[in-house]
Amino acid sequence: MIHLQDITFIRGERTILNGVNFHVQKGEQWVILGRNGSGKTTLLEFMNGYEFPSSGTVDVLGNRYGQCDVREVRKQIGYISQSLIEKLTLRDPLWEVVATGEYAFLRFYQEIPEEVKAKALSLLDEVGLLHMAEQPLSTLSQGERKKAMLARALMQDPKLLIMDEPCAGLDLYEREKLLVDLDNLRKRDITVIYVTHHIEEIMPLFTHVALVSGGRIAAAGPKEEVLQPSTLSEAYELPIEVEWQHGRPWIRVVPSEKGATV
Ligand SMILES: Nc1ncnc2c1ncn2[C@@H]1O[C@H](COP(=O)(O)OP(=O)(O)OP(=O)(O)O)[C@@H](O)[C@H]1O
Repeated sequence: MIHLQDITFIRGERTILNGVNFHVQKGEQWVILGRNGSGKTTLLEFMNGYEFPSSGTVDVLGNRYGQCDVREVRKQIGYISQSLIEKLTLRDPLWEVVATGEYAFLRFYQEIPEEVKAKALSLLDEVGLLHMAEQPLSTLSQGERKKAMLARALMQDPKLLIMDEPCAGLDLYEREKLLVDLDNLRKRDITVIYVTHHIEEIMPLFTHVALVSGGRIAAAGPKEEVLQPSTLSEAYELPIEVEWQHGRPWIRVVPSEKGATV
């Protein structure tokens, strides 16, 4: 589904990524972890064709970027990021914002076909927001906006769903509700790539984890193998414990003898 091969990404004097190989096969659902500035969003931008590596190749859904029409590939990719939410028009009714996802437009300037509206309403129902369909986007809470983005991304029946910290800024309740919706994606034939800072967001849906550190993929593979305390402790430079409960990993930083955590 996705093949990033021998990727380097150099900006100015800085080598941000160096020798990155990342492969996603059909049926795998990936989480990408890594410290601030490690290059996670940059990897997502490569997958969407919004950014290009300094060297190396990017193949997505059988298309090599640089030798295909990226816009055509993007029609098969749902992308949920904060920057997208900021681009949408806050005064538009929710159902219309969701419906625009059908064509990957930010806004409609013509009449929306009835079947497109019906699909938007059905997806809003799926994420529990049907009762808000006529409300302007501006009146929704942050959590509701994230759910709306999920519904919008699903309008195109994407093969790939790429999410950049969708739970950022959500309270515990909103986060858990969104995570349940995400976990329900297993009912669809869709591959998910999910960037987060919070290991407990790794729902049972996810099968694999990649850890970006020092400009490389420090570890990648089945989640139980990568989420080892020793691997995480090295990447985050902290003594870390991991406990699995209810199919999810929970992380704890082990306090040092003096009571400090670092
Ligand atoms: N186009 C660019 N020009 C210059 N520097 C860039 C560019 N794109 C990314 N960077 C730099 O590359 C580094 C990695 O950025 P990226 O946003 O991918 O990190 P991240 O792992 O997603 O970080 P965070 O967890 O803080 O969101 C950052 O230091 C960023 O400033």
